[in-house]
Amino acid sequence: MSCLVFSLPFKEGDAALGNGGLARLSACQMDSLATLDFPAWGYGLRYQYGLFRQIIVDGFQHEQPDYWLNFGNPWEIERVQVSYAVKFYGTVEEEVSNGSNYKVWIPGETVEAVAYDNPIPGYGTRNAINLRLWAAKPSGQYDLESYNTGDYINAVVNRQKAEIISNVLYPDDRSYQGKELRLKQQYFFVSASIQDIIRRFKDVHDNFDEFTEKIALQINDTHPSLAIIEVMRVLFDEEHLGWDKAWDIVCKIFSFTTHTVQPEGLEKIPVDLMGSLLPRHLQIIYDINYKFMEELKKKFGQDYSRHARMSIVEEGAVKSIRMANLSIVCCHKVNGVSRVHFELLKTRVFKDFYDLWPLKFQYKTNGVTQRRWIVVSNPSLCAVISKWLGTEAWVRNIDLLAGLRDYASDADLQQEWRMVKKINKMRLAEYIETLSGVKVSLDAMFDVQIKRIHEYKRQLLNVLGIIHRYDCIKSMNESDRRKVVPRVCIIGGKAAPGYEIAKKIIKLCHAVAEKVNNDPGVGDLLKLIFIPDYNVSVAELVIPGSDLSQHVSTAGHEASGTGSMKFLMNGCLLLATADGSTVEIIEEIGADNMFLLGARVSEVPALRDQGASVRVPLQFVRVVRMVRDGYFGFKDYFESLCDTVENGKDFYLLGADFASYLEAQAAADLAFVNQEKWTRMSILSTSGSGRFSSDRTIEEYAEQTWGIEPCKCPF
Ligand SMILES: [N-]=[N+]=N[C@]1([C@H](N)O)O[C@H](CO)[C@@H](O)[C@H](O)[C@H]1O
Repeated sequence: MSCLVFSLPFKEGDAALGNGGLARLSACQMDSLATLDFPAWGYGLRYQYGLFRQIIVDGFQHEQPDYWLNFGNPWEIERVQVSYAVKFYGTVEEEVSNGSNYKVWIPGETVEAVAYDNPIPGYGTRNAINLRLWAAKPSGQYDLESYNTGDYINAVVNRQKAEIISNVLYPDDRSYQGKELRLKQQYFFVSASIQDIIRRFKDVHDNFDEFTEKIALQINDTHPSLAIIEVMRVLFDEEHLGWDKAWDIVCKIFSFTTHTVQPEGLEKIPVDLMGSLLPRHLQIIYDINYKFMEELKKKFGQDYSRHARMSIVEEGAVKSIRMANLSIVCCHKVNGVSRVHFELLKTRVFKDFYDLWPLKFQYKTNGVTQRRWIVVSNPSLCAVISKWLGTEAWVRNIDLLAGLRDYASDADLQQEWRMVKKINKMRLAEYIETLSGVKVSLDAMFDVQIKRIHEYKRQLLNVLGIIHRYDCIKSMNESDRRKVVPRVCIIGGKAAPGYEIAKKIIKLCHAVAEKVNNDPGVGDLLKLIFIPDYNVSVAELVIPGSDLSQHVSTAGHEASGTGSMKFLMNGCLLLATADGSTVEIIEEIGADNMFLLGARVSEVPALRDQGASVRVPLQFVRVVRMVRDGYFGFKDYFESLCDTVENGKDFYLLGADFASYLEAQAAADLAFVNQEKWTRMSILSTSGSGRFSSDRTIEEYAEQTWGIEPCKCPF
């Protein structure tokens, strides 16, 4: 029985209020908005429990609550005076005012939303913007009643019932469960945020004439898309602006970013759930959908299948609201997060809508902030870059990094560049030894795959590649072994608690590591390390110390990917499929400065159609057989995992891409032994990473979607 509990060398716990790329992206974008002096606010939920802590026990993932507020949070300011009542359930009544009929929502439950402000200072500017997070508190009326009746317990229960709304982050990175509490969380922060935005606007405006000039609201995936209906409800039911005026404002202020490629990742809210929790919002959604269907009839006539596909309301076993369709119908811009993603939205995911409104659709390729991902996490690299560029201006103007290209083969820069990598590898090796007791060789290639565990991200392909490498080393004679390029394979990532296959992938990593790391015949030639509890702080330690990073999703499945951009900025070479933003990375640094593999987006559907007859190499059959036969133990436990890649069920094409994967890995080995070549590729990676700064992303949103200009703080 081994229980792996460790304390990270970091003093302050992460504010892990997100699952993966989508959330980290917003954090990077907030840093860019502030640094580029844009007038912006961010809104979200102040979860009491962040993303679960991943504890590994005997190689199995266990989840522990992340009570990150245990010692308070020095970076936030509680705004007790900024609070709003948020309503749930209840009924909708008719009311006549000034001779007109209005709907009035009589709630069945009310909770208080209290603001917690998190100032986000920009880099190299006096501007700071605000991230306002909402926490749920019982609304005053509850307690009084219970207290008066002396029913103290009931008062406490009601208090807890209210607070539970902002208690815990749902740990799923992609799929949606249609849970009531999740919908309550979404509406809670949407209602508080919209009330706050309208209150702040009305503090300086007497009417809504300038509302569309002053306000632009970007919804980050469909999770906040109820904001559209909330603005419609407030302007129509409470401000009595009339439907057309309210609708005109809504369509002018909202824009929508989708981060999903798979239709099954699109949120659908059961009508029953929406109707009971938010009865007035459901009515408004029906009204919007009715008008939209009428518009479709005018344009396409009685094309019922198109109507059924495009309707915001999905009929069927569980009548549901399609939140993506709602967002597309109501927003003036819809963007994907990479060019490949945009192509898939146009041709597959939202084809009908693109055919109807092509000008609505755009893409804003993701980016990451170099302030956190170079300056903070890799100070030694930061120093070398500033020295060779002769300025630190690149921290605010990353395109200056291109200036390093001219020195990519300069022996002095190369030497300093390798020294930086060595320093960071030493830090990482120390950390690995602390948590696993495994001593790794700094001369080995540190080959890293860190991201949420998911079948489409193909961590299993990586592990099967490691088993193949191990198997080859085992069958080598002494002289061949001397030619082997030593590898330290590092994998890290959390699996959604209910995602069994992902959890089996984590166990397989540990079972293979147990065998490989303790095999005297292999020694330092190959090590496999699973880094537990992967989060932003771990990424800041691992990325600078990485030589090679893997981004091997089945082409057409990763909307963008942002981890690759952080590795790129830190001179870590990419072994990748041509998926998501990687296609644009190839254009920026050139395919010969990375290791590409696998089927292209356009080839995947045909390969899938081949099913069991798709050609897979013998090496693949062999390594899957080794797992299935219990070579690493847990024979029965891994059976279902092996079933996902055999007998025509290999939906993510691990077998079809295995040969190309091994070729790319062999190419990486070959390049690594040529230090001058490798370092040149590493310098060209960093110097070509400018496009993938979140500064460029935000400048594009500001110009093409929001129409906002920087406004520097005057004092
Ligand atoms: N949800 N979601 N989507 C993702 C990530 N999983 O968080 O958003 C990220 C941010 O846009 C993308 O980089 C990534 O490809 C995509 O899968």
